[in-house]
Amino acid sequence: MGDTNPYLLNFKGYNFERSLVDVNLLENLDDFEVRDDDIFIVTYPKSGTIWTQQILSLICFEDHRYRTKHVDTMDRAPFLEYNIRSMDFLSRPSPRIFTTHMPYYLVPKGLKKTKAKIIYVYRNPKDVLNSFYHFSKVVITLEAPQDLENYMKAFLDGEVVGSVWFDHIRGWYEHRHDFNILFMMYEEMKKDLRSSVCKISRFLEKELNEEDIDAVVQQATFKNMKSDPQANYQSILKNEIGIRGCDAQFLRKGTIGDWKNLLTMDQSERFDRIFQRKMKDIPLKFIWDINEE
Ligand SMILES: Nc1ncnc2c1ncn2[C@@H]1O[C@H](COP(=O)(O)OS(=O)(=O)O)[C@@H](OP(=O)(O)O)[C@H]1O
Repeated sequence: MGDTNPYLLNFKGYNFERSLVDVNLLENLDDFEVRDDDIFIVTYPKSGTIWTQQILSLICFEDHRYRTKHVDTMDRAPFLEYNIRSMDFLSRPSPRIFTTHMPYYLVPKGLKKTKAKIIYVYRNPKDVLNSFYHFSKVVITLEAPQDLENYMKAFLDGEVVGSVWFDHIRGWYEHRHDFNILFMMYEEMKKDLRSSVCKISRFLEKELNEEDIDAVVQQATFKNMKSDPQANYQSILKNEIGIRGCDAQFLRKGTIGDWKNLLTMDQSERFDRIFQRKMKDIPLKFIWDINEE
């Protein structure tokens, strides 16, 4: 691909969103100081990132949970590599939440030496592809897909932000013992949000009572996030990132199996063959359909 792609910036073999990435930060990541009580959300794009940002903000900050202080979710859990609001990370009070799409080998080295916690959220890759395809059509910082066939090829070849989905999840899974990491599945969060919230808060060692859990769950549902300007990033998308057309949204459908409305039978079967080959030795569970257990 060379380094001439106007949308992708390749740094050490991984594709970042060129117009938003903080290259200075990338070059100094090894020295980035990680604190023991930092929390990192790690995802491949379109896997439930802003959802997890909202869940963690609600769990960790009482004033977010009970809405006594207005802070955008994005500022509670800012992206490390896409620091679009030029936040001073060093002066942020603990506990800091960071969000990243980076592969295991690019995150700050300090993440291995500290007790900092990582929550890795993964989603079935056909729904990731579907979500990414729709999002790429409407966001100006991403290359608009010509058609689905071309986009599926680009996705499978890793010529998208985040590079190859299979490499991202494999890398994090195979190196899981180097980190203090919890794997969460988007589909399980969708099917049982309450249990997922409890699982995350236990991992974070944050004691929540029943009323707190209710408040977290209620404000992390798709419906409520979609209508909550603090959580839906609608204004960020429109005013700080930039959109094509008027139907751009982070919270599009938020369901399981919407890929069936996009992929043809042939495309789906091709995808399955690649998935089976590339994931055969990764024992993570995947859910492809809303009715599947
Ligand atoms: N609360 C809640 N419940 C269920 N699903 C949710 C929720 N919040 C976000 N989403 C869905 O997550 C998809 C966006 O993924 P990301 O947030 O990872 O996108 S990004 O990488 O940060 O651009 C995108 O998926 P699609 O609707 O399939 O496009 C969002 O709708």
